[in-house]
Amino acid sequence: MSVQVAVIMGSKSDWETMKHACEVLDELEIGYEKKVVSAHRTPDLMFEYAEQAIDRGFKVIIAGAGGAAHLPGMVAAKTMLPVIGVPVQSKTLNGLDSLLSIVQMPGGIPVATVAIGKAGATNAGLLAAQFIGAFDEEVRNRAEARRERIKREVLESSDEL
Ligand SMILES: Nc1c(C(=O)O)ncn1[C@@H]1O[C@H](COP(=O)(O)O)[C@@H](O)[C@H]1O
Repeated sequence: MSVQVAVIMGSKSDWETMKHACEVLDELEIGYEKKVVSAHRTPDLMFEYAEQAIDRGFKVIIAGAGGAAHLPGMVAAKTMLPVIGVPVQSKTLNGLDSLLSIVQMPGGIPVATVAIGKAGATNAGLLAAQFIGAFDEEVRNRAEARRERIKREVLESSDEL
């Protein structure tokens, strides 16, 4: 399976959130690499990683960070790949800081920002699958089947009331 998605995060402590993006990629059989990369703590690595991402064959980058969450925006500034930003829930401000740091990009350098925390990470995995699915029918079909499964579960949930 070729590695198509880079899942990066500012700290190992973000893994509890970011693993939900990886679970979706596993489920949809999309190859990915996961790595801790920090704009603040490892700035040279971050630049190098973003600069080499296209040549390494990635199609999408999912970047999660909390607090002063500069990683997604800085990576987006250094690559033409689409970047999906996941705001990790911070302890002090519940992730509002992360969300605003990621979503309020200046015009010209977009980051596709999802919701705070686990649900956002899951959606980041799905959004990455949909980007790839635009050019890969098998991935698109698997993503569609997942959506159908969720629809069935919701419809059946009425029976449990
Ligand atoms: N926001 C960033 C960046 C960055 O944006 O590059 N690097 C680390 N961090 C964040 O600091 C928080 C606390 O990190 P520690 O748990 O390691 O102290 C994490 O949520 C991480 O994403």
